[in-house]
Amino acid sequence: MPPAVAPTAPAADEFPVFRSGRIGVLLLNLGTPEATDYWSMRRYLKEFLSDRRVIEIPRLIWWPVLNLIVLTKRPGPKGRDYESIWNRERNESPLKTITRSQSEKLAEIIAGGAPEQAARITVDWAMRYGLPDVRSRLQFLQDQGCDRILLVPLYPQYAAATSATACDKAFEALMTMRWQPTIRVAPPYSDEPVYIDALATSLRQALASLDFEPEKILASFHGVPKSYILKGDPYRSQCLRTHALLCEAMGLAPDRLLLTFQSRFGTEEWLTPYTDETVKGLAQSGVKRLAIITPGFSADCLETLEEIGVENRDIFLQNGGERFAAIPCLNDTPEGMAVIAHVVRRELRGWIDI
Ligand SMILES: C=CC1=C(C)c2cc3[nH]c(cc4nc(cc5[nH]c(cc1n2)c(C)c5CCC(=O)O)C(CCC(=O)O)=C4C)c(C)c3C=C
Ligand SMILES: [Fe+2]
Ligand SMILES: [Fe+2]
Repeated sequence: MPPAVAPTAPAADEFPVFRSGRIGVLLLNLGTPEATDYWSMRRYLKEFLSDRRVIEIPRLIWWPVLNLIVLTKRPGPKGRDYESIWNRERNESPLKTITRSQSEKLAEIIAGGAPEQAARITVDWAMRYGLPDVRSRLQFLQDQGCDRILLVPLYPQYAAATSATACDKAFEALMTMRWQPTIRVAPPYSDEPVYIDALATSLRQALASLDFEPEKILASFHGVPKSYILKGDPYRSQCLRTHALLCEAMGLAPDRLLLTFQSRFGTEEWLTPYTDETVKGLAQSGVKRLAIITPGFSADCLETLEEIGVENRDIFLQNGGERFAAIPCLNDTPEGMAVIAHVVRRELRGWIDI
């Protein structure tokens, strides 16, 4: 035990001994099913799509649609999509594998930079939906003696449907704790120079490794319903900012590096331009070589590996396109880890300098 971690009361009386003096860093990502079979998929989708931050339709209307239509029809095909990207070695989805690795590498970076301070820090990770769940990881951190915890939603752009709901889940757990740890939340980092540099480096490296030069590049962000933005969500403007800064860093015009939104769900209008329609339109208008980067995802997942890497590739090739590349997310690469470590170091300041 490092010296700063001391029991708060002597052990020799009737009162319990609590550990304190440590600092926790909890990386938060979206979540993922435990397996690809119908019931695992259904359980995951039910938790996800019952979240009022994700689906804002009044419950009286949404409940029957979710239970009678979505949860009967969607688990099968989506399970097959997950099956096509599944990490068989670990029997889990790529999002889980990558988030765990980000957490382990962050702990190594902290330990390498300032070993003495690092001895007081515990890094962990949790998923908003599914496992490992936020409540149990917060409890774990507290049991370790963490009385200060930094929550790090791994979303470069803030959306209520992602960042806020991850924090809601943490605060829900804190509501039941007698001794609440002190909490900080890392802000979104859509215009953080380290993040823009990391994207530009990763894009440059990916382009250099291709055996073709894309005529167009899409920066595809996950979409949200347009109405969420009209109600005050800053997500769209943060995506626009990331895109503009990336164009600038790459020296590419916004009609060469285009901004699009993917993963539409349901019948409502979502943010436009839609990725799939843009991909189709470009191919039909004679574009032969296309690359897509997904700057809004900190880790590769169903939406990047399958929706971009398979579905949108097929759309492009079926409509006259010839060469297609899906560029990996920052993931646990040195560039990706530099972003996470930078945000964590900055947000820990005043608690501990690392
Ligand atoms: C239906 C509403 C949804 C909103 C709003 C939404 C916003 C949103 N999502 C992400 C990131 C991810 N979403 C992922 C999967 C996924 N998303 C939705 C629905 C909404 N997302 C569903 C139903 C699913 C599951 C798959 C499916 O059934 O289509 C993932 C991938 C998870 C994985 O395991 O790989 C990510 C990541 C963002 C960033 C966002 C708003 C900004
Ligand atoms: Fe999503
Ligand atoms: Fe999707």
